[in-house]
Amino acid sequence: MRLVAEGLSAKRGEDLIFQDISFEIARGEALVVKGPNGSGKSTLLRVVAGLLPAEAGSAKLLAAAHPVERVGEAAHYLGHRNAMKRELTVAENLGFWKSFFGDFAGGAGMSVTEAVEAVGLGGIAHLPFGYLSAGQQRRMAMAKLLVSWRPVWILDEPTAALDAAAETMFAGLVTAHLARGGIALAATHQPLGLEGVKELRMTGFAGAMEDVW
Ligand SMILES: Nc1ncnc2c1ncn2[C@@H]1O[C@H](COP(=O)(O)OP(=O)(O)OP(=O)(O)O)[C@@H](O)[C@H]1O
Repeated sequence: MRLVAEGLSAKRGEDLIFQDISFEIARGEALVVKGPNGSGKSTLLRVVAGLLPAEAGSAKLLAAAHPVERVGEAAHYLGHRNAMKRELTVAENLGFWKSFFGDFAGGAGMSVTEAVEAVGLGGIAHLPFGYLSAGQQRRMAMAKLLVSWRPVWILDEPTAALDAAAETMFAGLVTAHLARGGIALAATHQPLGLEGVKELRMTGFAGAMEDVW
């Protein structure tokens, strides 16, 4: 299985944010997207996830047994927001996502109990999500990645505002995901603590425009 992006370009409004970006991530590999604020990291991730249209190019998951045209069908997208209802308990939120996503072919997600334990918060799944601290809420958003199996994890600043222990915990989750044959595409300013990852450096609006003018 490989995630292959070819010649991707994207606009926000009338502005070309990046152009002609190509990369390939094999199973068991992670690609970390780096670059200054506004250079288009989030835009690139949203295009790959299928949440924004590409101006040109394509992103596909090439899998021998299950070819997937739309990467989003095989991906978890963890954006800046946690995508949890504050009024529902943690268990209700995660239970909803588990049944909504289901498992992609070739794997099985954890139970809600296992997932909250994996993010170090066993015992508070009965609380409304809104009662949790900001860091606990982010950890529970990470548990969402675990309750259903999706081979591709698309992660936008996953560890922003987390303490060092949570960063280490998350590095462990990503490492385990890669060891299961998963793929990770992450935009981050902070080191994710992963060994031997590939990097893609975005040069930003000016860099993209240089080629155009
Ligand atoms: N809805 C929008 N309409 C127009 N321009 C937008 C829109 N959303 C983002 N942009 C612009 O697109 C550019 C890229 O933004 P993006 O969020 O992808 O950058 P980023 O590299 O993820 O930044 P950061 O490191 O600050 O999170 C920025 O110049 C931003 O102002």
